[in-house]
Amino acid sequence: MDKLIITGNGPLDGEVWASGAKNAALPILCATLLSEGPVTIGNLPHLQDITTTLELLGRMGVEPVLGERMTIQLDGAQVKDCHAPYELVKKMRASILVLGPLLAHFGTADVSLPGGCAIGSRPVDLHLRGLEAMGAEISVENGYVRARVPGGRLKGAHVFFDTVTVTGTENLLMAASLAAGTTVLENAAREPEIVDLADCLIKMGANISGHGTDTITVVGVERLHGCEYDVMPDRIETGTFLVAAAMTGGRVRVRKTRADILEAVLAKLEEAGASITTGADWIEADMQGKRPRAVNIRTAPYPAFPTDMQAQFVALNAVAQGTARVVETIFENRFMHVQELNRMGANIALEGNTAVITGVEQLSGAPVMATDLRASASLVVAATIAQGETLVDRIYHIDRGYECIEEKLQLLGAKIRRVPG
Ligand SMILES: CC(=O)N[C@H]1[C@@H](OP(=O)(O)OP(=O)(O)OC[C@H]2O[C@@H](n3ccc(=O)[nH]c3=O)[C@H](O)[C@@H]2O)O[C@H](CO)[C@@H](O)[C@@H]1O
Ligand SMILES: C=C(OP(=O)(O)O)C(=O)O
Repeated sequence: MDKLIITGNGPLDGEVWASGAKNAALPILCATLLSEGPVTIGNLPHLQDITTTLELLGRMGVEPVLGERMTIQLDGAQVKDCHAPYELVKKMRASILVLGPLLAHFGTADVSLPGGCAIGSRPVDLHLRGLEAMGAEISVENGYVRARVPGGRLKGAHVFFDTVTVTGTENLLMAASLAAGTTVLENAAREPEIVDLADCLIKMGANISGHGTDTITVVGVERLHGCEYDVMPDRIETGTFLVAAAMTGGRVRVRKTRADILEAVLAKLEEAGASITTGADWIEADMQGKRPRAVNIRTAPYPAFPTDMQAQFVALNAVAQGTARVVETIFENRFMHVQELNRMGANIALEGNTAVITGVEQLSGAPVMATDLRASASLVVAATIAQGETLVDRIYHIDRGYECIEEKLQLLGAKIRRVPG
């Protein structure tokens, strides 16, 4: 297993670019299962999750073709096998996103249940309930979701989500695009990645309105065609580099990104003392050598503060002036970075779903374990300012979501190297 070795060396300074968003690229890749004709996708990030998805689509018969400008072409008409096996689904929960498209296009799907993961139990009951409302017959047998559509075509339905779910909204949005009649999704997620998926589906010929609000209306069409689509920039990767600037007293400009999708995060960075400037496709955080101030955080669905940035702000608070309370409301077990940060000298106490963080002046390097994607990011960023050497083990988690993490941090002046294991 690869490891990262980081020697803390003070403020990060410089420019990096944001890659395409993992959480938009994954549903968009799955949406190609709906098409009859090639969909050409650009700005795909080079990530383990993308490779896993391409392997999953390949198992179904959809062979990726490399196009110009590093694009990838996929054609849903090639599907031969509507089966998503456990050995691939277990690597990546987002594999459940093939369920809606397979059912809508082919009327059948056998998809392994993703199961729980480190950050929480993460059930998919709302995905299944929504598809049942659209006429699917679903059973769960031997760890697989076995779903069939009597008559072959899903029907439009009124779906109310009890809880705001991002991939649940995406699965239903894709399914509804090919259903007979109109579907209304209420209490839908409003994340920018949903808007990106909807925009791609619209380019494929879908009739969708209201995406980006909590009520999405989809008038089903008979078929979807190929198109060309570029994935949006990754707001979580962007936010992570900006936190790295703020934590280390440095200055980082992230290019090829968007400020409008990071409002809650930028507001918290300003509260921490960073000066934020933005342009059409860049954001800069400048801390001017100062130590950050503690900032309270409460995670919630978009447009509120994202749970995927919680761990990075716990790390920032670990070296901030003052005491902060960080409340995690989305996932029941998303504080595994706390124990590891404490091993690096942080002073963090857990009270149920709240981390109480009293900032210390200096963290110290230590061997630490990455437990999930954003926890790993928080440890890596903390290590860039810690005194001495930090060895981060199990970094396959970080490779799921951060393209070229060590190269990008090196561009900002960090002393970081990968040790193959
Ligand atoms: C690939 C992807 O886009 N992943 C993101 C997506 O995950 P994901 O879509 O899995 O997260 P959800 O939005 O579905 O989860 C929100 C909450 O709803 C619960 N729930 C969800 C579905 C369901 O059927 N039943 C149920 O109870 C979950 O356990 C969780 O407590 O949104 C999360 C919340 O912003 C992010 O952290 C993940 O990075
Ligand atoms: C939790 C995340 O991803 P996933 O839903 O793919 O596990 C994440 O991106 O932080």
